[in-house]
Amino acid sequence: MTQPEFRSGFACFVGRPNVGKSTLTNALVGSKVAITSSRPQTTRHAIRGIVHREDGQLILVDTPGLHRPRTLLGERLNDVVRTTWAEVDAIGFCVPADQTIGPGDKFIAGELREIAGRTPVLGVLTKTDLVKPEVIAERLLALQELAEFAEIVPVSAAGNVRIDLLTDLLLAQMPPGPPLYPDGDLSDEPETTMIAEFVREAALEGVRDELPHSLAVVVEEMTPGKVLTVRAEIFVERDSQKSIVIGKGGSRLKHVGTEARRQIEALLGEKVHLDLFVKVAKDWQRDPRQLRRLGF
Ligand SMILES: Nc1nc2c(ncn2[C@@H]2O[C@H](COP(=O)(O)OP(=O)(O)OP(=O)(O)O)[C@@H](O)[C@H]2O)c(=O)[nH]1
Repeated sequence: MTQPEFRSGFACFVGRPNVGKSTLTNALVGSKVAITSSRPQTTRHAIRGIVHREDGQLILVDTPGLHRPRTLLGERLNDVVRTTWAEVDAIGFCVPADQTIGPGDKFIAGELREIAGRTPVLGVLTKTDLVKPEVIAERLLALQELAEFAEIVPVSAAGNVRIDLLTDLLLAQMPPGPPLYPDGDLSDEPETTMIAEFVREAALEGVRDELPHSLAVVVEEMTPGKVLTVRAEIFVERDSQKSIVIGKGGSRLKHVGTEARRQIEALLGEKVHLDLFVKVAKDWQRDPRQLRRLGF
């Protein structure tokens, strides 16, 4: 028997905010690399998760949600999405099983149609654990109507249902070739970017009345010592947002620090002292200089 040819390449998941793209990436990779949150549009960096298998390597690029741009940051995010689409070998278009297909899905499907000739698109029905089998069947039919998909697959990241099948189907679309990354790499994001994302995720948790886009985090310094000291700055746009992040008597910021530190320690495998500072950078989303400084 001949060995199946080794395949390697890039794939990304696209879909409306909150449809479960980050969770799916984590499920495929089997480790927490992308940032999940119950709030929409929290994934800003193209964080890659890498699936290593005997028969191939799949590099997952996690894109931010495509949306109608209202600010300069919004436009840049959409550019990032389109650039990513042009660079991958396959795209997983995600729609959630617990919702009917809506205008948002149709908008993205329309955008995808333009590249569908060159890049295969898989239809992925997510969160199937939330609905009955007959609803899954109904949604699959509706999804089929939406575009020309190379494959359609219903999955549940939460229930680990058909995650392996999805990996198989994505791998099948990859070109034959050797591994692109050394074995064991989960993400090629620099550690500081992941640390900044952990802080950002913790700082966003439970903040109801503010947009996630108003918050950015920069890791200023990492000083080795008896324990590693990490100094990070949380940027907000207005004084009112600063008080929200800090909380009464600093209580909220303290909680944010504890949460983020736990994740950073898990990532680095060592004890960490985390110093957080909250700063106001007025209207940073609209200012190209500030955007560059904050890593956009
Ligand atoms: N029940 C269930 N919930 C899920 C599943 N996958 C994701 N979720 C939940 O759906 C919400 C959104 O998931 P994310 O993975 O952050 O969604 P996303 O599409 O990456 O969102 P953005 O980064 O905002 O574009 C989170 O609260 C997840 O816990 C699933 O398979 N089953």
